[in-house]
Amino acid sequence: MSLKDPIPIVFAPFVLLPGAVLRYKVSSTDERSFFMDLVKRQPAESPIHVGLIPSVYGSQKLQPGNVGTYAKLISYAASIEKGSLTLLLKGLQRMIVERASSRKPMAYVRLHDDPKESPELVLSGLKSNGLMPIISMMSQLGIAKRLGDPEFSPDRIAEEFEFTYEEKLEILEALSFSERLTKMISIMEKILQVKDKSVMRMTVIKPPGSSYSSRPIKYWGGFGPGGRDEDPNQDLAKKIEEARMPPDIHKVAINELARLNSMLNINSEASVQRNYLETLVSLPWSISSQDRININSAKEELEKDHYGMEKVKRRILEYLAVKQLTKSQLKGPILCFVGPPGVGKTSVGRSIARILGRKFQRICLGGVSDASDIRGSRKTYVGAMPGRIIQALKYCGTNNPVILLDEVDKMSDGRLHGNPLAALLEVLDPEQNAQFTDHYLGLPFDLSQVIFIATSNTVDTIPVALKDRMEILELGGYTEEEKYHIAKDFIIPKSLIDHGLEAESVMIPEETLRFVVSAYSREAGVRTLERKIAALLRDAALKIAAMTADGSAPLDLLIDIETVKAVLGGQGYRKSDDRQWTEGSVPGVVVGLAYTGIGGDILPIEATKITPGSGKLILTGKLGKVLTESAKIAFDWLKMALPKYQMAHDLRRIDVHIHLPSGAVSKDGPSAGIALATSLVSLFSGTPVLPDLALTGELTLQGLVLPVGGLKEKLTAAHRAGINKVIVPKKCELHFLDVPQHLIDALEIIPVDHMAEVIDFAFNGAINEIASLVSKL
Ligand SMILES: Nc1ncnc2c1ncn2[C@@H]1O[C@H](COP(=O)(O)OP(=O)(O)OP(=O)(O)O)[C@@H](O)[C@H]1O
Repeated sequence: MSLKDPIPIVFAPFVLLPGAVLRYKVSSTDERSFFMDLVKRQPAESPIHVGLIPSVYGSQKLQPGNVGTYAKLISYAASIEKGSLTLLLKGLQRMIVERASSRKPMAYVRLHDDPKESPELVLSGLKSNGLMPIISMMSQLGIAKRLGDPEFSPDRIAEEFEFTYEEKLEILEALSFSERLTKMISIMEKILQVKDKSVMRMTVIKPPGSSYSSRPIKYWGGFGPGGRDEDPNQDLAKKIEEARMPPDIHKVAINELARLNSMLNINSEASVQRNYLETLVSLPWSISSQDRININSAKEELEKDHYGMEKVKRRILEYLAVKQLTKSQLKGPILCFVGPPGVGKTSVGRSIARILGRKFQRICLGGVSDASDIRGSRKTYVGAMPGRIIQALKYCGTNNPVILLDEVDKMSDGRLHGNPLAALLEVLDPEQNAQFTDHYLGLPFDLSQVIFIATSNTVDTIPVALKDRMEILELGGYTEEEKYHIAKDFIIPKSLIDHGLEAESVMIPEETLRFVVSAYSREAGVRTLERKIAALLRDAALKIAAMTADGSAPLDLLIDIETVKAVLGGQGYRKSDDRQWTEGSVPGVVVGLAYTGIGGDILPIEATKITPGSGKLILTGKLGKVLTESAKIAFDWLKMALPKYQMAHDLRRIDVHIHLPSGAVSKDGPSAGIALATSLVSLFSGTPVLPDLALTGELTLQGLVLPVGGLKEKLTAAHRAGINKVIVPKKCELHFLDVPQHLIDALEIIPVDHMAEVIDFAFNGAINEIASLVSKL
């Protein structure tokens, strides 16, 4: 059948037989622009056909009678950066050039239809022609029986046995089936004469100086042992065997590999499938590290890594001891370290892994809002990936690492894309996690040997369902004294090594270090301190390097307070900043104590009266709901208390404004209750509170003082701010166990049960006298 219109002709340095699919990279600029032009001009929905005329050594002139392949462009990939164009072509039919078109390179062609010939007839013809020996050879190779296969064709055999360019050309140019078969058989005969059959020719033609490079891809999906020697999936088959998968998983992997083999290698589905199999084989299905627990050396290691944290260290040792005795049989509780940033939660987790000789992985859950982050997304989705748990296992290469789930409290509830919390609960549930099924894998992976440890900044924000499964261990913020020791014994030695400095070459006197701690580290943890020390040592390294640049012997370098100020600047926090709140000279001003996720801080409160008013309570300073309620409680308590303290005021004619400075910082929580009430008493009595006093405690309407959290952090913050008297709820007694002795020694701590005791102490017993004076006015 002659085609009406001329078709574009490509002189190809290879033979594409009908039925074969071939990818080749066009590297000449002319060819590239020719194809790009073609693609651009063709309407999107209509297929692009080209005529391929094999031409390696010959001229590139079109002659009537040239035999070529009518082919379809299946797809192409252009890389703009690399300037490359890769085409995927499928041979459809033989074609014969009728004449060249005036437009170049185009030609009028005739498509060649094979006359119908029955393979059986051809075979019997071959037999009678005395080709029996070849037929028997072919039958040994399993080819002869395919003669009866309707799919059989010499074109296939040519591809399958990787005929050379010339051999394929012979096959292409043989226009009748029997001619083709005869050619094929004689070529096969030559091939089979090669003694070692495994040295089957693999030559893919690479013509000298050609602008093409080509690589056969896969022919007629699934047919025969085609492309054995270049099988890109062979490595996968090997990896599957080496992956030590459980039998069930192994079976699935083999099936999935068969699916991959049946796909055209270039299509995107195949690459998805390949990635999937790569993930399967890279997982540590049965690779575990050997635990080595020795409680005595574990204790030493814990001491070596961290200062203080006595309770946590003890609990970790107990945990390890149980693990040692039960040989991992016991499904231990999941430990959850709770504390402000930089107090060593992550580094304690790392120590546990090191002590056990296990791998360590950290997964940050902050901001995770999608269940697929935990459990993966189905592999059929675009960009599908396994979840973070499976990725962590893949990364560390063992199935029993210590996995630290960081910031479990910061997972969002993810109503939009499935609840990540539910997925996490499944991961942590010892009843279920031996069969944890990641959606991407679609297969169960045993997580029961993994040690999970969680961290969170505060207890309250951990979802209840999660809290139920974990044992909470609190790591409080550090006092200045503790920070000093951590800096001296842990941070500085580590940082010296990091900066290539000898311990002896840098002198940091105690006075300097204490100054750095008190002036530049206001946080609960030690991360900023670590950074500041690093800055000082960088500066020292520079000075020492300059001193020794001319070969002179290094001198010892002293880092004194002046150096610190010069290097770290005047930005440090100074105690005097807080004096304005703590000196106790203004009625209505008191200091509360706050505890946030990042540690303790003082919470100044100022109250003032506005006249004329209408009995309103005005609150400013970005207060949260609970804190607002506390202020209302304090105000209402005051209304009841006024007569009792003989402070006669007509509240209907004034407004009261309470402000908590640092107005841009959100504040919340019930623990400012007694401080708020005290500021109102101070305001209405006109009496300032004692200097250097701070208060913390929740207030009820009846004036009872209820316990509050974060005592250690609050006392630390108070001490840092130069406060020396702190009123606290008596019911906090248990919390005192966590407060370091040096703080208890340094502060006067006044435990109270009732607001009356607060007033008695805060105003040094003066309130009644003054109040009565006021009332007499
Ligand atoms: N008690 C301690 N003794 C020695 N070093 C400590 C101690 N506490 C913290 N560090 C050091 O402080 C740095 C910060 O600790 P880490 O990263 O473990 O904090 P974190 O509590 O996990 O913080 P985040 O919640 O922000 O992740 C680490 O280098 C750690 O070694």
